[in-house]
Formats: sequence, structure tokens, C-alpha cells
Amino acid sequence: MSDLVITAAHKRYGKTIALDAVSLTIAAGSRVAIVGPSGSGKTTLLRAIAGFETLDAGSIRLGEIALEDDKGPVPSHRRQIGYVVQEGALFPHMSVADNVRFGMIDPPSARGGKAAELLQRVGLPPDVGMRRPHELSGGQQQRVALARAMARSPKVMLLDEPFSALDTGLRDAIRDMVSSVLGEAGITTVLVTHDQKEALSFADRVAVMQDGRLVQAGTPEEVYLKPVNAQTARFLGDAIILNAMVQDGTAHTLLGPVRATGPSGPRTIMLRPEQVRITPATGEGQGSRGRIVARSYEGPTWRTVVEHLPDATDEMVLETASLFTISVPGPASLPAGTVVAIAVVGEAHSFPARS
Ligand SMILES: Nc1ncnc2c1ncn2[C@@H]1O[C@H](COP(=O)(O)OP(=O)(O)OP(=O)(O)O)[C@@H](O)[C@H]1O
Repeated sequence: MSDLVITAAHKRYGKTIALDAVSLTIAAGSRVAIVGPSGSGKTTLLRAIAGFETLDAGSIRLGEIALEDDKGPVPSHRRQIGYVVQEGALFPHMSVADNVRFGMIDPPSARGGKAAELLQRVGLPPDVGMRRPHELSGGQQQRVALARAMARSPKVMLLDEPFSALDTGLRDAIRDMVSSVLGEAGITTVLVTHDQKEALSFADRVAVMQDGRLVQAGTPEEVYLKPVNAQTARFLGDAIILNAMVQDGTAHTLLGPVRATGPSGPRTIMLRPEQVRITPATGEGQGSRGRIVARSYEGPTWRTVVEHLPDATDEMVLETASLFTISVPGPASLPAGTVVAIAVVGEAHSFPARS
């Protein structure tokens, strides 16, 4: 099978190290999302896979074929790799059908039929082929860009923020369409996105980059629930980060004892907001308590900021912040000022202290 294997990839621009010993294996037919802060090297990695950038060191292989190693790179047009970017980058002076036919390696007599078939596969009506790209909506243009990228029957499809210019509803629809078209064709897909929900829902595996390094790769559940450090935790969604003393699988925290991963000792723990439940406090002796200091309406949920209320007997002095934010399902919500009992469900993930 044609796994895409990146080994010890290095790329430097002047003093900036864009890729620092990046190694990643992407199984044939699978979907990987690459996420990370701005400037962490995501696009550089994609462009190196596509052959638009040359590595300073390291190798990229597609199955048995070395796309790039110490003998040099295979030119991008011979890599069997498709590339779709944010704005689609269609040729404005060509019709939609000519855009899709561009670069096809099929016999000329077959190209028209294949272009029509590809446009149909991405959900566009046949008459669209006659139009120019500027006569299409943003979502239609992204469909054409995908059809054009598929016209060379690639083994790998690289998607660089292809949905980010689209409105929310359209974005979900186009993403689902891309997902099913690429899935049916068994094409290995690498998606770069700034949207963590998109990464978690689209991909089989999520690769997290920071400062040119690949800091974690795992299933969406692994990277969301067991991130390698607090920065990754925050990058993948809202996180409550607390100091803790872990003893035999129990973290003693500001919010009371919580089951936790990791060794005993002083640790930093992470909870996802959905692990914290609040109910109106009915009296003393209910464990951890807090007061709602603010809330804002988000449609299905209320974003609710809770301030922990220290207990006179509280020995937990490790804490640095006592405010945390959670999403409370609507429609009813507790107003600011309500004193609440705080309960934690599930297990906390722990990192070395102050990671
Ligand atoms: N052609 C270039 N010349 C000089 N520096 C570059 C070039 N391309 C990228 N860089 C630098 O390399 C680093 C990685 O850039 P890259 O575009 O890969 O990051 P990214 O994670 O894709 O960022 P973003 O999310 O903002 O698109 C950045 O510091 C960037 O400024």
C-alpha cells in the first residue's frame, strides 16, 4: 500500500526553522488533519509533500517511491498528489470545464466526459462547465477546485484551509461532500485547518505542530482528551488547567478530588469544560462550590464563567486561577450571582507540573 512516510524533515528559511525533524506516517486511504498555531509549519509541510518546497534534509516517500530524499525531489507534477487551497485558485480566463480538464493525462477524446463526470461527483450541474469561475459562488468554486485536483487521479489529496472562506452552514456541507468524495475514491487526505472542531470531526488522526515540530499525533479522542501539554490542550478546545497533587490516581485540586492519569506528585491537570457540572447549591457540605460571575448566550449553550469559592478548610493552596469557563446546555440558565455546587465527571488528564 502507498503509505505517505515523512522522515526527519527539516526546512529553514533564513533564521526561521519552519520544519524541525518532522516524522509522520500517513496510512494509505486515511485522513490526517494538521493543526497548530500560526507559523508552526503546517503549510510548509504540505508544500514539501506537494513538491512546491524542497527540504533541507529528510525524506518523503509514497509507498515504494521516494518523492524526495538525498538524491533530490520528484517534480510536483509527477507526484500523483492533488492540492486544494483556501481560495480554490481556479484559472479565471478558462471555463470551469477547461479548469477541470487542465493537467489531465487521459487521451484528449476522454477528457470532456471525465470533466463532466467529476463535476457531477462534486455535486455540480452539467451547465456549470460552460461558465467562468467568477460566475460561481465561493462554495461552487471550491467544488470545482476539488474536481480539478481529482482529475489527475491522485493518490494523495492535500487540503490547505479549503473551507475557511465559506459561511458556517455551507462550510459543513462542502466538508461533508469532500469527505465522502475522497473517502469513496480511497484517496489519502491531509487537511490543514485552524478549526479544531473541523480537525477532530474530519480526520482519523490529528497531528499537532508547534514551532516547526510535530508534538503529537493520535486519534481525535487521544489528542483532545490526552494532549501532550497545556498549549496543545488549549489549542484543541476550551480547557480548564489546574494545579494538583496527584496521589495513587486521584488528583487533589481546587475542585475537589478527581480521578487522574499519570504518576503521583505535583502535577498540572486538564479538564474539558463538559466534564464540569454545576447545580444550584442547596447548603453547606456539598463539596466544591462556586459563584456564577458572567454568562453569555450561544444558542444551544450558555457560556458560563464560574468563580471558585474557597472553603475555610481548603488546604489547596497550589492554585493560581480560580475562574473557569464552561458551556451549560440551554435553554434555561443560572443567572450571574448564583452559588453553585461543582461536580467533575470522568478522569482528568495530567501533565508534569507547569508544562
Ligand atoms: N517562503 C518563505 N520565506 C520565509 N519564511 C517563510 C516562508 N514560508 C514560510 N516561512 C516561515 O516559516 C514558518 C512556518 O510557516 P508556515 O506557513 O508553514 O506556517 P503555518 O503553520 O502554515 O502558518 P499559518 O497557520 O499562519 O498559515 C513561519 O515562521 C513563516 O513565517
